[in-house]
Amino acid sequence: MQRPPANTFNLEYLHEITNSLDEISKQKLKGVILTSAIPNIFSAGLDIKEFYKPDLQRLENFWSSVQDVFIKLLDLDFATAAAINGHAPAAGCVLSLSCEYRAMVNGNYKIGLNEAALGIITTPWIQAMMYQVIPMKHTETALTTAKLFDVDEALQIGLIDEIASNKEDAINRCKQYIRKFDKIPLHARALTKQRMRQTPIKILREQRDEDIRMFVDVVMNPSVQDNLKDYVEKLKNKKKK
Ligand SMILES: CCCCC/C=C\C/C=C\C/C=C/C(=O)SCCNC(=O)CCNC(=O)[C@H](O)C(C)(C)COP(=O)(O)OP(=O)(O)OC[C@H]1O[C@@H](n2cnc3c(N)ncnc32)[C@H](O)[C@@H]1OP(=O)(O)O
Repeated sequence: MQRPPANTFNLEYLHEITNSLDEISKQKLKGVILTSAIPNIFSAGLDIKEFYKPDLQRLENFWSSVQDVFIKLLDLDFATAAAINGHAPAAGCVLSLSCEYRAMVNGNYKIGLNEAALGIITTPWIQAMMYQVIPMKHTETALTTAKLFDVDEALQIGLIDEIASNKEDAINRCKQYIRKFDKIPLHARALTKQRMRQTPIKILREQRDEDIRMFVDVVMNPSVQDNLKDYVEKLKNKKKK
């Protein structure tokens, strides 16, 4: 990913990712590694500008595009791994959860689902993605407290699989993970993976319209917009301090 300054997902970038995923799906790949070309930030999640004082039509398109990306990612036949070379809050974390394996570079980085701190909530399919990786009890506490884990905590709780010394090491560990499937028939691997992930995939496929409606309702709530205003200000003012 290379969308400076923070690899945030806006509508156009989501379309680019969808097109790339469509393109790679046609190829006979062994696996895919997601990583960032931006030092210290894997992805800062959804672009907050998309849902602060939004245009309604664009907001609906935006969430529908978020759904497209995650349906495609969760469903990829081949192995997926994330070399998390920096912060991965919110949708940055969700992106890594869509992969089967996560190696995170050691450093002063945070990963987790902090949506509640913005006054928004995680959708059921995102919750399912989290509790398929870490236990339900930890998921509940992490989501309700908007917990961002440091690298050691993330390993301890199972949110990441390994700690890497740098980006190259993280990518190598991802490659090693992908090589594990060299002798496994692709069809069996893909079907097993899709069955294991059927909870979020099913919610995403069967409740798309309802999910968009809930997203729009939550985002357009005046108190949520107030929270987002404060959050955007806080982000802007960080540099001035
Ligand atoms: C069932 C009901 C349905 C309801 C559904 C509702 C919602 C959906 C739920 C979940 C989906 C996911 C939601 C999200 O992803 S929301 C986004 C959350 N992201 C964050 O909170 C991260 C915010 N950013 C940071 O904390 C930091 O930037 C960082 C990642 C820790 C990096 O810190 P660093 O100091 O290295 O950089 P800066 O802070 O200076 O940032 C650089 C630059 O990027 C801009 N920026 C950062 N994050 C965002 C963002 N998410 N959106 C837009 N812009 C962002 C920041 O302002 C700086 O910009 P500048 O112009 O000043 O350079």
